Amino acid sequence: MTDAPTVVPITDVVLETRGLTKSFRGFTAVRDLDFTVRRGTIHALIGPNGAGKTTVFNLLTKFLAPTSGHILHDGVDITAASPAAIARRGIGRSFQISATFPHLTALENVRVALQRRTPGRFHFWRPESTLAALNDRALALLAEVGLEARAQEPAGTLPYGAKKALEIATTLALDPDVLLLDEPLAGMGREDVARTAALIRRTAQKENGRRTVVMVEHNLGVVADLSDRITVLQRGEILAEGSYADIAADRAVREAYMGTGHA
Ligand SMILES: Nc1ncnc2c1ncn2[C@@H]1O[C@H](COP(=O)(O)OP(=O)(O)OP(=O)(O)O)[C@@H](O)[C@H]1O
Repeated sequence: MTDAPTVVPITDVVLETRGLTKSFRGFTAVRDLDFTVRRGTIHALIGPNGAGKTTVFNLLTKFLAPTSGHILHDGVDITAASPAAIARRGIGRSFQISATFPHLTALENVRVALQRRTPGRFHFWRPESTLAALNDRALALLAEVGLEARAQEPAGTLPYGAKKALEIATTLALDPDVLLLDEPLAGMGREDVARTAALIRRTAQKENGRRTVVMVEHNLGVVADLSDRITVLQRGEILAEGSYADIAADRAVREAYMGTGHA
């Protein structure tokens, strides 16, 4: 084995797919995809309905096995890795459908996520001080997403926007290096959209700006605001890539969106 490089490479690719393809009984949802995400960026994956965005997410987090092609994290081939191994590598995902436990309080939900990250470290027989440290960390995460005052409320009774914020807090509890957000703003009112967008930006800026966010999102206003780079998918292939200005000026992108009534 060679020594780890001491300088950060100029092209610091954190996540990459090579020739990634997924077919469902003859239907190809993702076709020969070469997708590259740079460390420390907010990278949006957009495209009309059925473009293959969620399938790409499921492939990246190993909820689906590719038909062919490769996925690399930090230059390491993770195509054959399990979802648990992916999570341990620091790739965290927040789900479109709530992954919180409705009967547990917001605080308990974050605590469960924290315990999941460090299995064996926090057991019920551990001293009070260990549990107190866990509580403090959970409260700090809740404060980060603006939910401190709702710590003792059951997750199930929280308003929609607060539930989504809690989901992000539970994902952040895993301290991911790469955070995958599947439609984080879906179904939110304007106020919650603004708050969550600000939270996503803050999240990306943590860890000295080296945390990466990859998000699938239909709200193009927020995509324009937050994203360093945007990949537009259509029928499982990359239609265009670049900054929001590049994408907005792209004729093929405009046609793709107008054709489906999005944007
Ligand atoms: N398990 C599956 N079996 C068969 N076809 C599937 C499966 N999952 C996805 N597809 C198909 O693959 C295509 C891409 O779907 P996907 O959900 O990835 O698109 P999307 O871009 O996320 O769409 P949306 O914006 O509507 O969420 C669609 O035509 C879909 O019907």
